[in-house]
Amino acid sequence: MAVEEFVNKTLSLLDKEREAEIQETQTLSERLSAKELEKRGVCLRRLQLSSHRSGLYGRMVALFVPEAKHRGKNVKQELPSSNITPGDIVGVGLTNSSPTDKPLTSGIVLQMSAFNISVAFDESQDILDLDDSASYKLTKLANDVTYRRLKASLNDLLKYRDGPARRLIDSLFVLEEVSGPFGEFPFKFLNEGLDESQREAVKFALTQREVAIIHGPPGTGKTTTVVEVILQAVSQGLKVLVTAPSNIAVDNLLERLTAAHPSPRLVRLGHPARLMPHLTKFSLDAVVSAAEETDIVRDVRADIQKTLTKMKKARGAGERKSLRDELKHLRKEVSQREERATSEVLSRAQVVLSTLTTASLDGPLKHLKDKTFDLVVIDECSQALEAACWIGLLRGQKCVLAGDHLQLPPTIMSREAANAGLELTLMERLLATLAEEKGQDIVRMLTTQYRMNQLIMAWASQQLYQGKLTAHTSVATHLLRDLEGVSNTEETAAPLLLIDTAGCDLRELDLPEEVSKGNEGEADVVATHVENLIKAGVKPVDIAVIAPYNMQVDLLRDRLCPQHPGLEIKSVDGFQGREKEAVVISMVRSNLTGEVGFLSEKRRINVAVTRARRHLAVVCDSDTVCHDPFIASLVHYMTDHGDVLSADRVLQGQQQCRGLKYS
Ligand SMILES: Nc1ncnc2c1ncn2[C@@H]1O[C@H](COP(=O)(O)OP(=O)(O)OP(=O)(O)O)[C@@H](O)[C@H]1O
Repeated sequence: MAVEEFVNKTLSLLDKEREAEIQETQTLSERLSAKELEKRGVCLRRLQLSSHRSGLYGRMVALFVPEAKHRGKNVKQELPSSNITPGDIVGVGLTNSSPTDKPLTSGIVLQMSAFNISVAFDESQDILDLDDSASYKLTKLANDVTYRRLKASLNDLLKYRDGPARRLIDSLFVLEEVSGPFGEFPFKFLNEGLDESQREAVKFALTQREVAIIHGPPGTGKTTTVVEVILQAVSQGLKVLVTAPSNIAVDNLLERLTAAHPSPRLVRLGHPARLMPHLTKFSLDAVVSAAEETDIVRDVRADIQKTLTKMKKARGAGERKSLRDELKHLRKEVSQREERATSEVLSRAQVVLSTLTTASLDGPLKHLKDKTFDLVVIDECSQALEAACWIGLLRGQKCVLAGDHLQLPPTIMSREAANAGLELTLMERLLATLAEEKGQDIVRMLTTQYRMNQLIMAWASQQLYQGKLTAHTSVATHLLRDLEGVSNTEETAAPLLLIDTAGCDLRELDLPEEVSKGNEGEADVVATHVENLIKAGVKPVDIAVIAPYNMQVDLLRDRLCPQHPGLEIKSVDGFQGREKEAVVISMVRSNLTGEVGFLSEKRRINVAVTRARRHLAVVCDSDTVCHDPFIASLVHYMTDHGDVLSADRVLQGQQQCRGLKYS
């Protein structure tokens, strides 16, 4: 596909996606009262400003608590539960203001406890304009920065002429053939424990000239391999940009790179509030404030703090104005010194880590002199929009893309945009065009997995990975009963257990199509099985319960969470990239028409099944779910290779009934 065609199509699909998101969030917040929004978890009302401090590398941080009049004397009042989390952008407004009023200011949530919420503001003035005695609300805002950056990078791609990324662009749009590898390297692996497929992937990635894809099926050590690629590149003197679509994936790589010996000179871009707390010391802000003329800046910051305090007490308008001017001057001085230091830190770094969107040139990379890297790594590439990948790719001459296109794709709200092509990731596109159509050698797959018992692995391997996966000996036969403190029972000795509700009259709730789905009877069966595992000594934190519908998640939480707070019950999207010793999947659907709904998405089932290390239990109505051929293959596989129980038996006190076969 030509660049122009791709850019134009993607720009229009992004508009559709943006519209869908605005429909969902912004119009919601304009139409609903703050009270309604609070109920939906996107607003906190009746807060007061408890304190503010200069922190987080020059920003102002304000602490909000529930209003005094809503607290009893000396009683700490809890905040209502909400979906607001650190890293979210929140608007600050008066509690009584109308939903259509613009917020007074906005900031980024730094921390949340049960009793307070702290918000970081870039402009200290914003906090000074807030009043200690007023009643405030914080409302989660739709974030349009990502869209602006995606569009800007697509336009940059369209305008790109002759620069370091030219060959990369031509190769990835199939305008030029990918060059062959540039010879053998006398590799000495830094991590000597790498297996054969990992070593091959590292060599391949380092010797390709434009693009290498590392295909990492579940548990195959993709991150371990990518870390070796980065460290080897650094030891060859290359400057590397390491990116991923999410902060958590970038932090994961950062953690592993900082544990390496010797660790490269690295810096992490991104707002410190969005980083894992123990990693903020690697953030650009932290490195800059340690690197520059620290003492001078510290003195200027102390002056800023003093001026702020004076401003609080100032009465006359004249005094306030002169203090404001002074503050402006002091902040300018800090920012000029910091800009110089930023440029210095970025040019010295061997590895710069960033989410894809923060690698945009309106972010800190604008301070890097030639704005170019020798190598751009995109981890979890199969979860990123292609447009986002181009933000990183335009900064490099060569790329290594790692991911698994057979796990979940990026979340897209507009079905229309997703179906029209927005869901097609760069990794999938390159595998289809360069690898399959043109037969170019651009991919290496990792084939030894370090997570699943081989019986859990084999179904996914056969169905999706051409039967190429093998289980490492350290995990091939491991079972729950081998864990310390776990006794040997029928459940803990079984790597695969199918609990069938067929014929047990445990039907899904009869609800209109657009409403979420639930199944009370199946929830009871799942709860009984989970209780059995816990009674046998399996720790609740080692168990995941996965259900495809929010309503079922709620039904299961009601039954299990009060007694077992460590237990995680979520939709499959919440478990991507993670693993648990035991996984129990509740398939929910049980109806006479054989409808399976969005269970039929292969990648979703793949992710759910491959989270399990030692035990996989699937609870389903085989009569219904086997209407889908892919799920039928799972049910048949589990019937042939695992234990099968009827749901009635589980509910009655669990007499194992082996050998129940399906036609
Ligand atoms: N060569 C190896 N030898 C022994 N253990 C390994 C090896 N490679 C990876 N592992 C182990 O396998 C586990 C998964 O590794 P890693 O985090 O690199 O995988 P991943 O593929 O990124 O995971 P995910 O499937 O979640 O994307 C880790 O516990 C890691 O220590």
